Amino acid sequence: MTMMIEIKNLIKKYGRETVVNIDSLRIKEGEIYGFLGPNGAGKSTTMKMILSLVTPTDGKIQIMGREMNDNTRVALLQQIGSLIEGPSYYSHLTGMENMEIIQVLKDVPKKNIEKAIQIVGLKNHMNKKVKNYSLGMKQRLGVAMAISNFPKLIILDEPTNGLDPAGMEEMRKLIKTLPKDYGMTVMMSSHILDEVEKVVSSIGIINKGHMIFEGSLAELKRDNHPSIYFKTSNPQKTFVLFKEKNSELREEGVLISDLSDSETAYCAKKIIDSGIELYRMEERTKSLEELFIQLTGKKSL
Ligand SMILES: Nc1ncnc2c1ncn2[C@@H]1O[C@H](COP(=O)(O)OP(=O)(O)OP(=O)(O)O)[C@@H](O)[C@H]1O
Repeated sequence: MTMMIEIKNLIKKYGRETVVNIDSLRIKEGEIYGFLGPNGAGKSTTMKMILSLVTPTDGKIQIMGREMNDNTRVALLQQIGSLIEGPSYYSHLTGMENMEIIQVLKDVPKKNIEKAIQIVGLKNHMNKKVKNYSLGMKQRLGVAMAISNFPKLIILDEPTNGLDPAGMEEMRKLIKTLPKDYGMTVMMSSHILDEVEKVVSSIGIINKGHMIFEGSLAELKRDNHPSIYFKTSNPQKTFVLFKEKNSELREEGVLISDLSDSETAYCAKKIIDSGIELYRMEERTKSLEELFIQLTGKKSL
């Protein structure tokens, strides 16, 4: 299968500091790829390198199977839409006037502009000045600008940043329609993991410039053992048995994180052998947020 984006050994250094050092990043056609990482991890810099807004120090970027270089750059960039570090618009102009400027700049037919406005749900707000738009409307206008040439690939840097829950939900719905209805591949960055979990098909997690996980959400959860809750007749005594492990005392039992099947069996046997009654064992799957903290050692916000 042709990769929409394929990155190999991409490095960006600022002075002596290496801010991006990605061995491999692969985004398949039709995916919504969540590019996750804490603040300062290197997400924006990577996206800017894909868009040729920042020059890589070293490495290869292929878009749709073609290497990005001086000969291919213009043709490839014409197939990519983007929203990086917030939308750029003229706030004293109306939404429609802004879209008309984009129509000229991108040299697209009027019907594209009308369709893009309809997709982002701003049809009834086009005669309003953008300075009077809500943040969510401004973001949606940014997406309309980015998709106005109906690119094959769209790159969105933190598209839900700063939006209220209703605005986030609208943005999520909008992003989901792009591959489904318009065949676009979406790469979106975020540090709000719960948001991403509801939208993406694959994720890449970057920390301190390095890719520390890439795959599907199911793979991420499978590779990380769940926590097991042991409900027992004597939680305090159970807790003492496992205090070396990553365990937490709960009201009626003990929660032990990161247990494989054989470790779970060992813990159950140890409880029973200690004369404690084991009432119940429950698997507690980690949320993406918990997995993220485990992998990066940081909270997402
Ligand atoms: N022009 C620059 N000169 C020097 N350092 C830079 C420059 N741009 C980015 N950096 C540094 O590179 C690192 C990665 O920044 P980047 O903006 O890519 O991270 P990010 O993951 O997008 O984080 P955020 O969500 O905070 O934007 C940071 O330490 C940042 O300070």
